[in-house]
Amino acid sequence: MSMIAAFYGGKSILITGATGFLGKVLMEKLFRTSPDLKVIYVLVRPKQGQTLQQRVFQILDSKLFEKVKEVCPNVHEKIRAISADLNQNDFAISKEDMQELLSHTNIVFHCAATVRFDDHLRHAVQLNVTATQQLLLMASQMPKLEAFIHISTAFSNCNLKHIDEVVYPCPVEPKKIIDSMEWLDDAIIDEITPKLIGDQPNTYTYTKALGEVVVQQEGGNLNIAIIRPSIVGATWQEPFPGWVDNLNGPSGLIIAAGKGFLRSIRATPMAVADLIPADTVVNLTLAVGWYTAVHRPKSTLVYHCTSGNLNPCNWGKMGLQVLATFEKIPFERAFRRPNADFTTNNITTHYWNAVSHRAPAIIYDFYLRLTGRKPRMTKLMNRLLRTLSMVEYFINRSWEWSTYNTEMLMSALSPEDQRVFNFDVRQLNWLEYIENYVLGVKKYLLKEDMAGIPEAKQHLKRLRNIHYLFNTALFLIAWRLLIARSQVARNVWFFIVSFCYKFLSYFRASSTLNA
Ligand SMILES: CCCCCCCCCCCCCCCCCCCCCCCC(=O)SCCNC(=O)CCNC(=O)[C@H](O)C(C)(C)COP(=O)(O)OP(=O)(O)OC[C@H]1O[C@@H](n2cnc3c(N)ncnc32)[C@H](O)[C@@H]1OP(=O)(O)O
Ligand SMILES: NC(=O)C1=CN([C@@H]2O[C@H](COP(=O)(O)OP(=O)(O)OC[C@H]3O[C@@H](n4cnc5c(N)ncnc54)[C@H](OP(=O)(O)O)[C@@H]3O)[C@@H](O)[C@H]2O)C=CC1
Repeated sequence: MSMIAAFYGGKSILITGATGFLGKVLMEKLFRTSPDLKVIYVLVRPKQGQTLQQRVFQILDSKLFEKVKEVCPNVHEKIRAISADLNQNDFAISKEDMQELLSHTNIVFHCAATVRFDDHLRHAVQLNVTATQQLLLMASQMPKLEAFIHISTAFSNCNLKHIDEVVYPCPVEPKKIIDSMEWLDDAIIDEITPKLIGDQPNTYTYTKALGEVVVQQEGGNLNIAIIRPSIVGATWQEPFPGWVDNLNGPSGLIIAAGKGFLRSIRATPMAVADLIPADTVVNLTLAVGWYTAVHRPKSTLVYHCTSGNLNPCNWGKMGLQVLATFEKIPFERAFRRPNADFTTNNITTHYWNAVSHRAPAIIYDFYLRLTGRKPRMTKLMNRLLRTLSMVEYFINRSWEWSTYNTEMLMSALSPEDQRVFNFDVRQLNWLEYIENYVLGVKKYLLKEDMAGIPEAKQHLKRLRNIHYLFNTALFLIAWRLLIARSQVARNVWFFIVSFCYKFLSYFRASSTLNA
């Protein structure tokens, strides 16, 4: 019997960010392993013309929850969507809902965040810092609360090379930052943002670091833990391999490479690709929730959920495996044949961006215009180049994250819990994982059918022929122009032609003699 699964039985659990990538996998695992839990409260904002209920039911009716329905047929009754916007005061939660949350909640999992690297500092502070502060205030008024689990990121201190499982102080106190956001206007915030974030790469990592300090400073007597996942990728095993539903992290770039848009990427092949599967993060999170509530550690423990120090994989190996998988499982209607490569310096990056990214986009848009259609490739390419520039920081460096607390927790679990809530990345086979990841991107993100693979392969063959034809034509035109202008080129050309002629004549004569 799993002690962790039993622990969540009968519990009322509050999840923020439940509609996000990690939140969905967390809910799924909770329902599947503890179908006797009392209720999961999810703080949701209405979106895209859907009511809260519609948003939540759409998630429950998705493929991800197929197994849940078998073990927990009344899952729809066990989830309670609470209208909330974390950007608003008191999250704009109604009085009745607030009362219910405060009086019943046993465990809080705080996953909501803005994960955009380029978010305006005001918005990133509001969601990643102020909302965390407000949630802690709410938690302090929950008499039945047993644990508060805060999801941060392993990159919250990525300005350091070696990162321990501790909360690092920020140069400017979070309270001062929160206060200043109230009276500074957007233009001034824009101006001071680079100074404030200092050696952090973006407002995301900066505000996640501030969020951790808030958790530590304002956690009071609560049982709190912080989890720091690295780059969260598709699921490894549960509920099935390769599940992914958004473009963050590597997923969007895998699509861009598979569709042939992404041809070159500035990355250090030997740098550690610290990916961590979403189900591994969720297993650790649930184990931490149990440990924090039952063992009540004296201080706030930080858990690194990373792969680099236990089972490292580098970007070179990952990239090659992604490309190898495209051979077996190509994406449909590719723009060009997948053939991406890494560049390691600015000059080659600029060169390949011009030749392999911008030029084909301009040519294709010209063709679209000629055929009376709306040009769109240049816009798409600009967006891709912007994304590449945002992720470059993370794929050209390696970090060392210590994992003492995570390893301590692993050894504190029973063998059954180690199996059911497995977060031991040493068991992960990267090549298999990456292949499943690419397959998952195709199935769950692109919604492509496996039956279309033969046609996709045919399409790639056609693209290869077009590529050869295009290159030959380009060569002939260039050569023709050269011959017209240079006597040396003309001499070389006549030499080659007469050599070929002589060779053919000799070949024909010798084959006539032999006959
Ligand atoms: C030797 C052989 C080599 C072969 C190479 C083979 C290639 C293999 C590919 C694998 C490469 C792997 C590289 C991985 C890099 C991963 C690094 C990630 C590092 C994370 C560190 C921190 C981890 C975390 O803690 S947080 C989670 C990560 N957060 C994110 O990933 C968010 C990043 N996204 C953003 O910040 C923004 O979306 C931004 C700035 C990238 C783009 O903003 P913009 O305003 O331009 O667009 P959006 O409004 O967001 O979207 C508009 C539009 O674009 C679509 N879109 C969004 N993101 C992506 C994307 N990443 N790729 C493609 N498309 C994307 C989005 O859906 C919208 O589409 P619409 O149709 O317009 O709705
Ligand atoms: N993905 C990754 O690679 C990594 C993620 N993390 C951390 O994990 C956590 C979850 O990330 P992930 O699931 O990937 O992120 P997603 O972007 O997929 O999900 C973010 C969630 O936050 C919710 N949210 C955002 N703004 C608001 C708001 N104003 N009010 C209410 N809810 C809001 C979103 O709701 P809605 O659906 O309405 O937009 C969504 O449910 C974050 O804390 C992130 O920092 C850490 C390391 C890596």
